Amino acid sequence: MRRRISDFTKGGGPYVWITAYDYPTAKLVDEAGVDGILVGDSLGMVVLGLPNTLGVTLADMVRHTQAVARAKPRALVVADMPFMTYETGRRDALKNAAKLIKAGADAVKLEGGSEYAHIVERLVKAGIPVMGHIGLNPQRVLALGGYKLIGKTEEQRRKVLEDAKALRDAGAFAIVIEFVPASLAKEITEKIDVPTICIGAGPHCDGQILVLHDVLGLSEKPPSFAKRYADVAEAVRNAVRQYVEDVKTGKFPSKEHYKD
Ligand SMILES: Nc1nc(=O)c2c([nH]1)NC[C@@H]1CN(c3ccc(C(=O)N[C@@H](CCC(=O)O)C(=O)O)cc3)CN21
Ligand SMILES: CC(C)C(=O)C(=O)O
Ligand SMILES: [Mg+2]
Repeated sequence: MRRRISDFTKGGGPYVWITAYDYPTAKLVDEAGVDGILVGDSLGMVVLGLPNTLGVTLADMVRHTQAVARAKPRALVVADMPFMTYETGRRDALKNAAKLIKAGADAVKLEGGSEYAHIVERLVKAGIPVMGHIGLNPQRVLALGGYKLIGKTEEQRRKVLEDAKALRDAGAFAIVIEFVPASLAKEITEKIDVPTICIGAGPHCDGQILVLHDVLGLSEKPPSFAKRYADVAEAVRNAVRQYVEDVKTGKFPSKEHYKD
């Protein structure tokens, strides 16, 4: 049975989320049993080689969301709204979120808390499920001066908790909490009746999410909070090295690989 928004309930976790950006990896992560697949704008960095996520376009997100949706995963598919596709107002947000839904996403995710709660509320009213994203917001990297832990000061902690409340009131079905102290993620998870999906925010959450390329060992510089479960980079190098050697030495193609 395909996952639905209503399957993500408070206390029903822990939910396991991972990113995927294309058809084959969406199939693989789904077969492995994840609950949710995020077509993240991190694709700009781990797939397109951009320096940050700011250059990701709505067309990029539509293309990759279509590819993931074609895998027909049982996991829920959420697509990130790229930088400046929702900040400009409710109309733009509606129009752009609709494109991601038409591309096959079950829901959209957008970065930001209380300042964009009115956008979340409008999308939810229009029937578009929304996942929130608070704590570290990578689309704010220029203003933040780097991907730094959020919530070191009492004022920052209060703001992140306020953001979570605003998103809950706006109707978000789940909230990603990124790179905050575990104690803060725990406090939000206990106080807010919406499932929290954490990345770099400790174990006291309703779920976890990681970037696929960090899990597979395909990222150039993974965050310290990611865990590598395989060295696919080395597997690729070894396989292609072998292919190069086989062609150079006349071992490939051998007769099972061609017709006379
Ligand atoms: N490969 C990858 N994994 C991610 O989790 C990820 C992306 N890319 N791109 C989009 C955002 C950016 N994220 C990031 C990226 C880097 C750090 C990082 O290097 N943090 C340092 C601390 C930096 C500091 O305090 O100045 C760390 O040690 O984790 C954190 C989050 C999370 N997201
Ligand atoms: C890191 C996750 C939460 C994300 O937003 C992304 O992959 O773009
Ligand atoms: Mg993102």
